Amino acid sequence: MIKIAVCGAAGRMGQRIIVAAVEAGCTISGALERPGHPQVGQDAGLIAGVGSLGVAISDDLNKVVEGCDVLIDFTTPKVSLKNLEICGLKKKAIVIGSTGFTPEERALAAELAKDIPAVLAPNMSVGVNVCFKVLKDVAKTLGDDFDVEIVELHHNKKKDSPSGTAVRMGEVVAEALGRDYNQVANYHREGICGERTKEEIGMQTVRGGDIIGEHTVYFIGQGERIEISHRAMTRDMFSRGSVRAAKWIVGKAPGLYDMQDVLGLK
Ligand SMILES: NC(=O)C1=CN([C@@H]2O[C@H](COP(=O)(O)OP(=O)(O)OC[C@H]3O[C@@H](n4cnc5c(N)ncnc54)[C@H](OP(=O)(O)O)[C@@H]3O)[C@@H](O)[C@H]2O)C=CC1
Ligand SMILES: O=C(O)C1=N[C@H](C(=O)O)C[C@H](O)C1
Repeated sequence: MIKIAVCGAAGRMGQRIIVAAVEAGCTISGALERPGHPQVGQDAGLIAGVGSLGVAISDDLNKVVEGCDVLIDFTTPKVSLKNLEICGLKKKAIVIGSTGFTPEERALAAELAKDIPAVLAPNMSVGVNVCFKVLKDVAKTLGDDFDVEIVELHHNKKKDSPSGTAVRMGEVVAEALGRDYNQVANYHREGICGERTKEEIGMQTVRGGDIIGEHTVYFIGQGERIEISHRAMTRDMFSRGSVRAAKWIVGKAPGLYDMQDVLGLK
């Protein structure tokens, strides 16, 4: 069985990833938090609610990476890029679920993954990845006659906006329509901002309470509208997806993969 280390082990996702890995029969070889985190030194299994695993949460990145086959990392882009660098030096696989990467940071991630197998995906659920596939077909079929707007809702602790999933949805639709997402994404409408352009893709964000994650892509035409929605009811399909990706990526050729590769949806 593969040895998994979890970075961000005391976080919302980190705890659920430990549960999913244990349920999948994997060994938790290490758990990481930043130096000074109040839960460093505590048992990762007790924090996650699966009973003692005999694995203390550590702040020693090098040591934890050395002891694992694959690192699963749900933290922030800056932390994930550092983890990619260390996994590269130690020739270990990595699965990254962090979101909020700038285009430059994504390019750097691809560069750092040249020598090791890595999965980087903004959403590890099967449902969302099937939506990505469906969205491509719908956008291509409808063409330019329908206005595209994307709305996402998340909990009030989320740090990045729009969500990585909403951005990927925008990219998929833009590419299918022959547009450049970074040119056509419209994140802000206020005051007398003028009529909507045909090309733009509106990106709207709602934050509140404990919403786990909801995404809707609207294709709005004359007298009709298509809505493609995904609603997450728990975090467990993200964590199960990350463990599935971890099992899949160990032993693969170096390079940057996404969840579409893991799920065979390409
Ligand atoms: N791809 C997917 O399927 C999904 C992706 N996500 C993404 O995952 C990320 C994490 O989300 P979530 O779990 O809710 O966030 P949390 O803030 O609950 O968890 C992140 C954890 O990482 C810790 N951390 C920060 N810096 C370091 C460091 N240098 N080394 C080790 N650990 C560190 C944080 O500690 P501290 O609190 O001290 O900062 C925290 O415990 C986000 O980017 C989110 O968007 C979320 C769900 C699904
Ligand atoms: O921060 C979250 O919680 C989530 N983030 C991911 C994103 O930004 O797309 C995925 C999921 O919606 C939950």
